[in-house]
Amino acid sequence: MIDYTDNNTQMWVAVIILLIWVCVSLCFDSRKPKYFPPGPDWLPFFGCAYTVKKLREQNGYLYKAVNLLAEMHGVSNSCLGIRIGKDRIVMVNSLEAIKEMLLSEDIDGRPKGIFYQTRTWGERRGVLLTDGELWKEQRRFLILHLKAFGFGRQGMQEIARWEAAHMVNDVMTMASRESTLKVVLPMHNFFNTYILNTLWTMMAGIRYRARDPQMQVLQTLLFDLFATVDMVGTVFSHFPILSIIFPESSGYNTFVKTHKKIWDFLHEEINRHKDRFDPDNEDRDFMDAYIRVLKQKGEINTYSEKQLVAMCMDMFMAGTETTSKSLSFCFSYLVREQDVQKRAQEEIDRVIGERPPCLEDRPNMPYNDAIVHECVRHFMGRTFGVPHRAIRDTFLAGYRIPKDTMVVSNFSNILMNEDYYPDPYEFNPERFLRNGKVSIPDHYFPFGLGKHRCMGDVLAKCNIFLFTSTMLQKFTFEPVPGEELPSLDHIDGATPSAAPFSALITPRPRAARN
Ligand code: HEM
Repeated sequence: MIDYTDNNTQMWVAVIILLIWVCVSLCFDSRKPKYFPPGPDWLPFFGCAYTVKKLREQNGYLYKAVNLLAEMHGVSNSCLGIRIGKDRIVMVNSLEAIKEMLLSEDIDGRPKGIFYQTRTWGERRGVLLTDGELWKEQRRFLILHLKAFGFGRQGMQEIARWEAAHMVNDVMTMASRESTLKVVLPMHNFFNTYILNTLWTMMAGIRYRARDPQMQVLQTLLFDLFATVDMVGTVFSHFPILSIIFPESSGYNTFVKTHKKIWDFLHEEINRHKDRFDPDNEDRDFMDAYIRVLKQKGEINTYSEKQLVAMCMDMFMAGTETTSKSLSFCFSYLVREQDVQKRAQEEIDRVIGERPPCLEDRPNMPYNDAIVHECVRHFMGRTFGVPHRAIRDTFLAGYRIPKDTMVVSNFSNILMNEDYYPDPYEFNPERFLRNGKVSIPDHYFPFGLGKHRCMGDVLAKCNIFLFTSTMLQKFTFEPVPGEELPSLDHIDGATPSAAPFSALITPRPRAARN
């Protein structure tokens, strides 16, 4: 008989119980929920992080790794189930399943956790990564009040045309300093500030110079941040313990520092607005409209100053990165594909001649309009949608999706799918033309569907159309002599961006434009 009063024996019993508990927990930890979508095996604690990492290293990009895994498990036409660290993720691959997911009320939450909340002081704030009452009330307020400053209306195109004119003027000034009147410019981040201005004029009543030093620092920080994280998170969010034990090497400190700089920048602007706020004056921008609510009613319901900062940050990120990166993909292809560029210019010259392009020209310029859809396809075709979260246990494409699973639309499997877009990696605006008119197929919805559908699609398309047509009206973009053509590879990250490239920009002679 064991003598339990013996200290030594007690210690051994405790150790054995602990070991059994650890083994059972590890066993449970590697078990998949019943009827969960197929995918690679899960190891305790790590899930299939290693398999995903290895495939990503071999193939360069996360979306390629996911597509390969889906193929290996025979689920390219439905859903792939993976787990990276603590995160259970369902990658939704087929057109039908993506539509079902985006329109499902059970899957219209946004993920919770360190990655999604550290950016807003550990709380759920903003409109991009929130759900429930807060998201509903604040999204409605944002859209309603942005409209008062032009969003989705005539004012929006006036702002975009104004920015396009500034852009042309800046390039002309640089070209005029060269004896040849030709200038070589880096293009992969060329559009950032002009695009930001189109939104910031409505949000904060401000436009920045393209070379504004503060703006350049912020844009570089943002670019680097987006290149080091993925849509589904990053090392420290999959393994949150790393943010405590290795805050530097896990990227946690950089993540916080970058966000702190963006908060400081936004706080400064909000404080300037608060100082000059006069209740008897009309609101000049969205910040004024929000501050009016805070001054008159205080921090009620979902309204707070932190929420204002978070919304501005969401717009700063979602509203500028996406459009300017679509434009950088566009110009990387226009430099490569001189025929596409010539066709676009020929249409511009024929339809509008010398006057600046406007949105009313779009129906008469199907080729230039098709360029807009084609460049957004190239951008979204290399990434995933903004992650959703199952807010209750549910089913998707016949599989069981437990509550709080992250559910992600794999846009690359539709937008870069041979069946829908033959030669998908070619830049071919004609795929959006039928009988000389723009025709959008049902399988093209790069801005999402359903309640969380992008709220900036109209602004994005307006900007891309006006920026490309204005630039092509005034300039020709060619490969830089002696340099390689812009690469077809891109920089991976939360949003993909064209690999760094430059273009030789030549003002078009007036005669050529008539
Ligand atoms: C080429 C440009 C853009 C693309 C491809 C794009 C794409 C998307 C996609 C796929 C979503 C996720 C939809 C979902 O989860 O179901 C989204 C959400 C969002 N986008 Fe965009 N977007 C673009 C430009 C913009 C702009 C210019 C703005 C700002 C005015 C913006 C603001 C937002 C916001 C706030 C959300 C979150 C919506 C919500 O959850 O309610 N986006 N976008």
